[in-house]
Amino acid sequence: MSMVNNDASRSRLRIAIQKSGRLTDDTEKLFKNCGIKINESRDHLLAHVENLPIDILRVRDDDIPGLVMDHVVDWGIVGQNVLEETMMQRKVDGMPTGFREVMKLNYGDCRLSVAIPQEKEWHGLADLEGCKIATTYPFLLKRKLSEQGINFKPVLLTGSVEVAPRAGLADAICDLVCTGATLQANGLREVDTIYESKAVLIGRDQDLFPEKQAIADLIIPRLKGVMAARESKYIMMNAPKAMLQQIKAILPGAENPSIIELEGETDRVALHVVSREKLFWETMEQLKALGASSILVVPIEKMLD
Ligand SMILES: Nc1ncnc2c1ncn2[C@@H]1O[C@H](COP(=O)(O)OP(=O)(O)OP(=O)(O)O)[C@@H](O)[C@H]1O
Ligand SMILES: O=P(O)(O)OC[C@H]1O[C@H](OP(=O)(O)OP(=O)(O)O)[C@H](O)[C@@H]1O
Ligand SMILES: [Mg+2]
Repeated sequence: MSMVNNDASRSRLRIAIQKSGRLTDDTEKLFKNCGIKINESRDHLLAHVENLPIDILRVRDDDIPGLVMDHVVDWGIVGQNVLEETMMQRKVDGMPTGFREVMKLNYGDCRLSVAIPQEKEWHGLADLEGCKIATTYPFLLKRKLSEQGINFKPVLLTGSVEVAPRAGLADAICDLVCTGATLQANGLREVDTIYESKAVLIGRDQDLFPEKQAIADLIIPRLKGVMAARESKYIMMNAPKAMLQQIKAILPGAENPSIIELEGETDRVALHVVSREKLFWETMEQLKALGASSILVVPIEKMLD
């Protein structure tokens, strides 16, 4: 399927995002920080970005890989788990599976794991031989278990997979886990992880029209800048000059700190540094022990290297 060739399809970058779910808030926040203003509410399934030639299509996450692979949209944001599963399904169905990975995103982290009832014994994946396993991801599960020569019977559920063992539908499940709270609430325990996933920005496997490429070229550095900023902190402190080497040695990312004179002080300076790593309380306490004072750790909103 290809999009009707009208002006908008040539000049406005069309991006599919999850309408409502685990990826939605982070995606909308990322776009907002990139200066992509989506004013319409989530009820607008096709939202025009006011300040940039971008259209946002709000859909079920399962549909996003197909929309990109069928060239209905230019970009899509989806979990790698859904992307891989859909790709395997589409290969079986003889449908196109081409796409380009534009960039990995720093949210939507989760893992696809096998879980069994708390009280059941577990010796390894071989225990699953001949079992009924409830899952939304039969292809990913089959890929993993086939590698080990294990046969199983998939029970397909698109949600509430965790209820399957108690409902007598399956012996085990294979579902997404983040904190493990859902498993625990349903009397299950995680016994093996078969796939680790993050959100990813994918694009169609064709060159974009030049107008759209220009928008992509503008947005990509912004996306990278916002993600880099999210991981980074601006650290400021006053410190004794005599201790600067020791302070730099324990400060994450302190290769080139700015050292600023403090008015009226001869043996103390201000030190400012951007750190791409976390600054733990323990390090702050060590800095204080080395004579640092007024230690401030400030979030960074945007970064452009
Ligand atoms: N607990 C979680 N924490 C973080 N990311 C998660 C979590 N669960 C799922 N994800 C990621 O977010 C994606 C969307 O999850 P969600 O549960 O919203 O999907 P869904 O119920 O299939 O939504 P939809 O209605 O769009 O089909 C998953 O495919 C996965 O990549
Ligand atoms: O390990 P946890 O932190 O508990 O997260 C895992 C749960 O999150 C996801 O479902 P979600 O809550 O998004 O609901 P859904 O089943 O409607 O997709 C996933 O399918 C698990 O059920
Ligand atoms: Mg879904």
